[in-house]
Amino acid sequence: MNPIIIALDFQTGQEALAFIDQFPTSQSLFVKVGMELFYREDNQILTQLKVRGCKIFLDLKLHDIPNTVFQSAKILSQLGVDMVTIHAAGGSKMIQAAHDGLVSGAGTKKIPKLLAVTQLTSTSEKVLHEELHIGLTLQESVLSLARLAVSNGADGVICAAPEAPMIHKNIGKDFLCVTPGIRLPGQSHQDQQRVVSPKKAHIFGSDYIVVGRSITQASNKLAAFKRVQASWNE
Ligand SMILES: O=C(O)c1cc(=O)[nH]c(=O)n1[C@@H]1O[C@H](COP(=O)(O)O)[C@@H](O)[C@H]1O
Repeated sequence: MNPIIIALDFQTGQEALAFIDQFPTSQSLFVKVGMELFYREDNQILTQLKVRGCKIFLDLKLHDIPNTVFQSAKILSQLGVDMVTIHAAGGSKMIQAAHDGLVSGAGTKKIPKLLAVTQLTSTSEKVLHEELHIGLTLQESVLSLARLAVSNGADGVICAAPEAPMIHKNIGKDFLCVTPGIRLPGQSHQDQQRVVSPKKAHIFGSDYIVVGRSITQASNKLAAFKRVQASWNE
């Protein structure tokens, strides 16, 4: 299994596809299309990526009232993507609505995996306490949101890799921990707070790592991807 999901955080489809086309056609890529690319390019970018054999994580982080999330998830389910995201903080009814929407929209298609964002990897404990006024530790908050997610039909969570062992232990090994906040040793953390290397994420038991700028902003992007792979396999 390929555990590396490349975040295609490009401003245009042209840039994203030029990036993909640098990889050998034999390389099966798993890519993430986020708001930046999707808002610009709409569904046609998904078609172009599928033509190139990519698996797709469509990361639109739904967070709204249950009815709106249900109707939106129904549509997402028809796009032929492998994973979608919601914010767990939307609560039990919203998570359940996302799940039900995906099931109801899929028809005979494969239902995308539903991942719930716990606490963003750009959030520190200080921000959690002083800005969001959450009185739990980061670990407690992440675990509590992960429990809410699993109880309401999510297949996994987005969290930081150091939180994966606690989630797998308390919820189960099959519950997916997809972890952004990945940097190669020595790289700037930029806006990320809870950061580890691909190697550490593997040791923590991440099921997938999400890697953006370490690859997409590198001068040699293919070499950067290989460095991430090598670190994971170390
Ligand atoms: O849902 C996500 O993918 C996500 C959740 C999170 O907590 N932190 C996070 O960084 N992400 C995404 O993961 C990617 C990380 O990008 P880099 O920091 O450039 O590697 C971005 O596309 C973010 O939108």
